[in-house]
Amino acid sequence: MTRGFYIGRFQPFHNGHLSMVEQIADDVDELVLGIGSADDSHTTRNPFTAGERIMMITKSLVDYDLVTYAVPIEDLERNSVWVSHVQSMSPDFDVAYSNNPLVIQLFREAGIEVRQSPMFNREVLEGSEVRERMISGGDWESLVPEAVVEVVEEMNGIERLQMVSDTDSNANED
Ligand SMILES: Nc1ncnc2c1ncn2[C@@H]1O[C@H](COP(=O)(O)OP(=O)(O)OP(=O)(O)O)[C@@H](O)[C@H]1O
Ligand SMILES: NC(=O)c1ccc[n+]([C@@H]2O[C@H](COP(=O)(O)O)[C@@H](O)[C@H]2O)c1
Repeated sequence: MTRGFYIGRFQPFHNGHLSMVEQIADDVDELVLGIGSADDSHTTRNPFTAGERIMMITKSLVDYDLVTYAVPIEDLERNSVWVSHVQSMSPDFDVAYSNNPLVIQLFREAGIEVRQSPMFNREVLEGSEVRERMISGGDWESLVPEAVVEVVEEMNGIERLQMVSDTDSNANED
């Protein structure tokens, strides 16, 4: 039995993340999805709470033949103890998946195997692109699973993101 660990901020969970999960599913029996920066929300970079991101992921993966666990992971001031912190919050795992250079380095230094994946359609499948389209009224719905559209609508997520992005840009001008 192999259990994998895939960490991301998932702001929001998009079709690039979904493709990565589909690829990981060929390798593992179970997958932990670490919700990174779990303590952050209501900002332009991190608009959605950990609970909202858990809903997006759980509902997007409900029809997949894979046991998944979504676990919130708060950020820490010290990178040197971050892997221990992750391990303290997550079910045990055998291999970590990430394309983030710092995450890869920290896991490898701790002796944990890390596998990377290709980037899927990265020109548009990027959290910042999805959030920009949400703010500007563009087509973000085609970049995320249908379940994410429903969750964002349920929480009035577009209105929230537009409001916090206004607040963030006004603060930057002060
Ligand atoms: N299109 C994609 N294809 C494959 N992996 C991806 C893709 N987009 C993100 N990832 C990977 O998924 C993990 C989590 O990514 P993250 O939640 O930061 O999304 P992001 O799209 O990079 O968002 P942001 O633009 O907000 O930083 C990272 O390892 C990232 O490299
Ligand atoms: N010291 C720390 O708290 C620390 C170190 C490395 C990664 N992380 C987190 O791991 C997540 C990595 O996800 P992304 O690949 O989506 O950036 C982020 O939430 C990031 O903040 C935190």
